[in-house]
Amino acid sequence: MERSVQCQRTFSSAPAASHPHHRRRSPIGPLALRFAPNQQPLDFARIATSSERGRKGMSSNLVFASATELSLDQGVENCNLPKGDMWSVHKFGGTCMGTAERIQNVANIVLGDSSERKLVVVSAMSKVTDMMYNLVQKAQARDDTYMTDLDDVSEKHMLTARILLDGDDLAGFLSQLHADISNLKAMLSAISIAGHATESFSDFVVGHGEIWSAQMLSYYIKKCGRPCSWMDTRQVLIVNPTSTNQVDPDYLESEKRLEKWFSQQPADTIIATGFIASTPKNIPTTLKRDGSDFSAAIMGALVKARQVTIWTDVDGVFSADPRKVSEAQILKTLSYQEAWEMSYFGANVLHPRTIIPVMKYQIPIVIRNIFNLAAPGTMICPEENVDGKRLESCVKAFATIDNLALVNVEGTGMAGVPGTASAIFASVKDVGANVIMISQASSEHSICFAVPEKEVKAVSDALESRFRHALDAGRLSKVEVIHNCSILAAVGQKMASTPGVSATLFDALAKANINVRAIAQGCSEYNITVVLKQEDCVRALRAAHSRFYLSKTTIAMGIIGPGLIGGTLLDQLRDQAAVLKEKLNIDLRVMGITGTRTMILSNLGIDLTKWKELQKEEAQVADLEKFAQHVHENHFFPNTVMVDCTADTRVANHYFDWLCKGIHVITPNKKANSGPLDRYLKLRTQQRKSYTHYFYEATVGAGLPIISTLQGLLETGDKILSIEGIFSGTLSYIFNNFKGTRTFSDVVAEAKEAGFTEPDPREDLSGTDVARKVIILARESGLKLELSDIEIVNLVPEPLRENLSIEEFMHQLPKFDGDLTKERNDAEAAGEVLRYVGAVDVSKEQGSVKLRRYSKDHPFAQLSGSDNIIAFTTMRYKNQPLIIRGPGAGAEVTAGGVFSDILRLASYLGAPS
Ligand SMILES: NC(=O)C1=CN([C@@H]2O[C@H](COP(=O)(O)OP(=O)(O)OC[C@H]3O[C@@H](n4cnc5c(N)ncnc54)[C@H](O)[C@@H]3O)[C@@H](O)[C@H]2O)C=CC1
Ligand SMILES: N[C@@H](CC=O)C(=O)O
Ligand code: NA
Repeated sequence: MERSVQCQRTFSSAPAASHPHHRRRSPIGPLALRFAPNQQPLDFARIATSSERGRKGMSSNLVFASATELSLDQGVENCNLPKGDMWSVHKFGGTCMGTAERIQNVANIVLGDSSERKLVVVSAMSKVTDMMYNLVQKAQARDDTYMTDLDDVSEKHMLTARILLDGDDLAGFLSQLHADISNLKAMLSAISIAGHATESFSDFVVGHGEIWSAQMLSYYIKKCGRPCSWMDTRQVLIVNPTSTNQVDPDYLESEKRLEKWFSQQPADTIIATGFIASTPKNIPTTLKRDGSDFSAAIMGALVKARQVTIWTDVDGVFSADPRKVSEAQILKTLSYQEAWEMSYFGANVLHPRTIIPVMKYQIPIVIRNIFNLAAPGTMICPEENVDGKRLESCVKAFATIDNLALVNVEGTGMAGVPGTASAIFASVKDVGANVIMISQASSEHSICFAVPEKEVKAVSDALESRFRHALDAGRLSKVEVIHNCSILAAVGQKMASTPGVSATLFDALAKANINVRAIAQGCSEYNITVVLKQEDCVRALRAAHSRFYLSKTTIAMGIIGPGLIGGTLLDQLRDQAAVLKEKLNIDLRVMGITGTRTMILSNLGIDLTKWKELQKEEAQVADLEKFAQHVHENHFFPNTVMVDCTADTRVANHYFDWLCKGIHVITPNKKANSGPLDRYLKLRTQQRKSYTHYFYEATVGAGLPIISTLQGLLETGDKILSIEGIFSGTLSYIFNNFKGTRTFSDVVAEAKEAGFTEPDPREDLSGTDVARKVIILARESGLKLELSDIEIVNLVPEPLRENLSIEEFMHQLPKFDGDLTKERNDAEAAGEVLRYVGAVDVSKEQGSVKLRRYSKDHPFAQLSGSDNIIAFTTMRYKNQPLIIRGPGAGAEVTAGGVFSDILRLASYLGAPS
């Protein structure tokens, strides 16, 4: 009597009975102990070793438990949960029970559990439940083949039992199976005659799968030398059906029946049927979807287990759907509430109702992979035992729901009018739609909510009709539907109350160029939910996940033009990638390399130690559209950058599109910034508007920090007066070396050979390359100039300007050596040198490119090699200009400049600096 009073208190009081003493006083524990007085503690040496298994014919290619490898109390140590409670509950699903061999594996795990007492809940062998449902359907449809199907079911169990069992147990099982099958035949035949099966008829038939699998496992464990009983949970587990096709356990009645069961069948290893139960009137029923997990949780609560282990075929709960996020990680712990939120948002976690029974007693649930015993699994446990206190651990996981629509009801007449929300949601309820998320700004002018896409038409029709008057009168301005939406939910303990978490989430989304349509944050503080366009959802998931979870900036890159600069960049990336990953957590993946004719693509990142070989072996026909699509969409990384290492205007013409798509662009190619002004301005506007980055440091002075210095001066409020200098590595080299008896054409050939020239050296000699740099700097300084506005001195001999290939040009150039030799000699005679200079005069809004003479002591005359020298005269650097000097062309320095733009991007995207 006293027991039942206590029992009632336990189950009817909502708050968790968390105190350990509470558990010890629970009725089942002491009772159960009383009925199993002879039990020896399990010793690991008794678990079948591999040689024993061999003897018993238990060969397996599954991962078997062994004394050393099997730790069944995974995570408990970390969790500080009170230990020593004697019951442990396991649940093995259909896959775990799929074959005789797998049932043996399950037995090994049960035998390996050192808990004093074990209650093992099993599902039917895989596919059997479906087969049983089919039988009922066929009988109802009067399709006689149910008879042969039932024979198949019987055969499957007979074959399995013959492998597992022998002697009396085998005979007993087979005779019971035979009797059950005869009963089922009679029942199915009755169903067939009636053409209808009641729910309890159907539940009775279907539940046999669990009965047979529980019997087989129990007899097998007994055969292994352990006393073991099987439990038909229909005798014990009492549930009441609810209106929503679910059931509510009657804990009080179940507990009474459990005590009775124990009094009749003392055993400390019990194999119980999952899924099935009875109503208070002893009518067979089932626990519906995920029923066996629920059975395990209820049984865990009834016996006050110290742990419930759900065995399945995955390593645990992932931080995001691993099919969408390749870097998703298994979570070590999750609080009950977090698990709840995750399963609500569609993650493959336990059904929320499975968590409720164990939550009351703070019993941890561990999800483990039966095929990978080395994986510790995920422990779902009370909040205070959850792992980690770091900021990142505030966000545990991300989940998404697709195929939603947003409904937005807007109007000034809503503010301060009680009952508007109620009227809106009453209409939604009337059409039976399920509201997934609600958001209302406190201005009360609009309320928006998400419903499944398939329900939105009915919802919007209902709202239009319900609010017809308000809409006509203008009190409501619209009922708007936004189709093709998805929800991304970030789930985590207290994340919403930790400063900086939502900022980080939204920053990650913004940087991936993802627009957020609606936001909701429950005051439960366990999730922040955002609504986005469905097409952005996977990218959003990856961006958010990589920001919080990997704390690593992963960038997918497409390299266009693996020529001198592109090729050198690829080699530099190859040599530096590991260091970047280890030291700065920057993970750079080259997803594709394309030239003019061929391209290579990879899903995870090209092995840069052999990109040249791959170009020969695995190349496909180049297609820039396909290339961009592959790099941007066909992988798991949130950030994409196109690195254009060509000198091609056609490639530059794609930047705008790429920026619109959220693809960052980095380039040493001058064509976009020195092309038509309107295109350039459009590009810059788009780039500023989106959260994409466009970096082009190497377009002027190669790796020298020219662009970044100029931007720094402007951004900090300095005013540029003029920029003047030698901007061409090629022409610098030529005039630095065009001395004594050397000919002009010889030095040009040398500059080309050294990799200083443009792909076509006439770009350099004509002054166009310098003019492009002048334009780039002028536009950066705010001038609106076209290339044609720049005066240029062209050094290409007139007859060689048109209709000649690069080779022919180089071949014919020596014929014209005389012209420049004369100029150089004249300058030398006057104690001067020739220098090819570019200038931007900001106040006059002009740019120029000239061949000028400088005295030998002028700084411009002091240069060597391919040196550039650039002087900024500004309001702050007025008397003494700010001067940058150094090699301004060449493969290594230019590729290095492009590379440092890539790292700048990584740092903008969140990598540590
Ligand atoms: N060489 C240098 O010192 C510097 C070069 N740059 C710039 O770097 C860029 C590359 O120069 P280099 O590597 O010297 O030239 P390069 O001629 O060696 O390489 C260009 C590569 O791009 C490929 N290409 C051309 N059009 C293409 C297209 N539509 N699609 C795919 N691939 C295409 C070519 O086949 C070639 O492999 C140029 O824009 C140049 O102005 C900038 C600063 C310094
Ligand atoms: N051809 C260019 C390369 C850099 O832009 C030069 O010579 O400076
Ligand atoms: Na530069």
